[in-house]
Amino acid sequence: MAYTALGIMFPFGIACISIIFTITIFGIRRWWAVQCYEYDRLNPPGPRPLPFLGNIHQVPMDYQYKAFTEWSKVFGDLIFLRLFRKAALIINSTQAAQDLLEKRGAKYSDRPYFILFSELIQFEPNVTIMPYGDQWRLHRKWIQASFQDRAALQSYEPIQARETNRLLRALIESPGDFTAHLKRYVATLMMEITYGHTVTNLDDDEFIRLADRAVSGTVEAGSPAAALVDFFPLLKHIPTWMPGAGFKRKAFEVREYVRQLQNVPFAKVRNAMAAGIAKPSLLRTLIQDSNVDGFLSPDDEYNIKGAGSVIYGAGTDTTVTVLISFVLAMVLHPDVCQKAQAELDRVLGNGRLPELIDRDSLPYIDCVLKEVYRWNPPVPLCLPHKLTQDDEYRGFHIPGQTMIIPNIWGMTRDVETYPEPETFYPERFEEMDKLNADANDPRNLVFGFGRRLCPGRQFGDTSIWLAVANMLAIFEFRKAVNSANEEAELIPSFVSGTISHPRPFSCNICLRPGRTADLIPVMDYD
Ligand code: HEM
Repeated sequence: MAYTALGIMFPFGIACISIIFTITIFGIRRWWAVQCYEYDRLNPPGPRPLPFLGNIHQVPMDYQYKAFTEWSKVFGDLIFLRLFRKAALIINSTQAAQDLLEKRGAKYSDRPYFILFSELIQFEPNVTIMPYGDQWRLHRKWIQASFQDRAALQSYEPIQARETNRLLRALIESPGDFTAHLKRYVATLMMEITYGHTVTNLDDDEFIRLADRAVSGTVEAGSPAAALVDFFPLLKHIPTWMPGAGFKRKAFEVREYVRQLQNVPFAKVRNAMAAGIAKPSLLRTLIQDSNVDGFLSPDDEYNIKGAGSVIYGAGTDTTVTVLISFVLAMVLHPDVCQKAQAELDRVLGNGRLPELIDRDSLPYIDCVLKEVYRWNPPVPLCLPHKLTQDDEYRGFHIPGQTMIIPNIWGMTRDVETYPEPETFYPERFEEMDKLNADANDPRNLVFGFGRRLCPGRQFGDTSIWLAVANMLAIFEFRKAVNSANEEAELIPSFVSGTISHPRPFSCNICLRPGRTADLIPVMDYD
């Protein structure tokens, strides 16, 4: 009896399972076909996605901006992707970036939410990743008051002049350490303006140690494996002791570094204020302005600490990258360097060093700088924006919540605007009429777009110009030589990542004939 029942139930069970399995497979296939159909029909074009993975397997780990630029030859300037289930739109042209991110800024100014940074590392409050809203407006207002207000910018000129002076002396003393000197130049500008803190030596400066540890820790914690948590949020609950939870342990370690970066400089500024010795700084102003009857609310304290901790990370690496790219370009293109020096000599004679007021009289140096920005855009894929609601553009449907990735590198390679884009050729800007030169100034691209446009752009640009013009005034940049006194070959290359650092290289920075350290005014550094 029991055998008979089993004999009937077993095939019946198998049949049921097979039917359910077939229906499920059929359902998934049909669902996917509908998704693909919708995908093909409405969204901008892009490589065909796979079920579940979407296009993730097609996106290379390194130099993604180069792949997106290649893809644009097939799909055009808008490329729609699915990264697992998340939608992403790559923008490859300046026109589309302006149309969407600038003209429709109200919809395109949010940031994607990153569990890794916001929940695990807790690098918050952080204006660079903050959602578009009131808290972001408050932080922008604070940073803009410090970095865009004309009076504030002018008040930094003595600091910029002092640090340029110190940079030149350091380069004469130990030219082989040019990377460290350029970093110290920028780092001290950021620390001085944010906290009123002067950096004399990179290696033993507490503020720099705290900031570098937090910033580089955050970059390291953002490995591709760790980024999976943003696609599969359940991973954030994995216990830290489990194999595969290394990303979470690292994130917790970096969280502590971020806390210290937020707390230690804040406490020092507050103590200096109490002692009446605090130098003018962003933090001093914010603490003073938010102080009501000697009391700072926990909310204000939280926001002020966050605002301070972001500036160094956002402003240092980006600015240093441009300066190192400039040195690399000068070593590779001595003709450009000589032409810029001839302009300096013609305009200033050889009796004094350039100052910011000389900028308009030195148009070729501006062309050189524009070409440096274009040749190696420091943030090649910008920072991602997010679209808050569905949108239509050129007849395509772009779903709300799509991550928007402006391919700045690709835009600087547009052959219509910049023929032979890989050639370093500052004259391309001289050859444009004024209207085109202004419209195609790479500074319209490399600092991002719309309401999220970099608030430090003027300060970064003037700091770079000052260092560049002064270095050109007194130094020659040559290829390093080997023991047989032959120039070593130098092939420019850049590290793949959020910031496109030139790979380390050696070069020979020496005083120009007829220039001596006497040209550099004696200054009090305190
Ligand atoms: C050459 C130097 C610099 C470059 C190339 C650069 C580039 C960028 C880019 C591409 C963005 C993203 C814009 C977007 O999402 O559309 C950005 C954002 C930002 N930058 Fe810069 N930056 C530079 C210097 C600075 C400096 C000196 C500061 C210091 C204040 C700074 C502070 C910021 C901040 C706070 C944001 C986030 C803005 C937001 O999300 O609303 N940057 N920058």
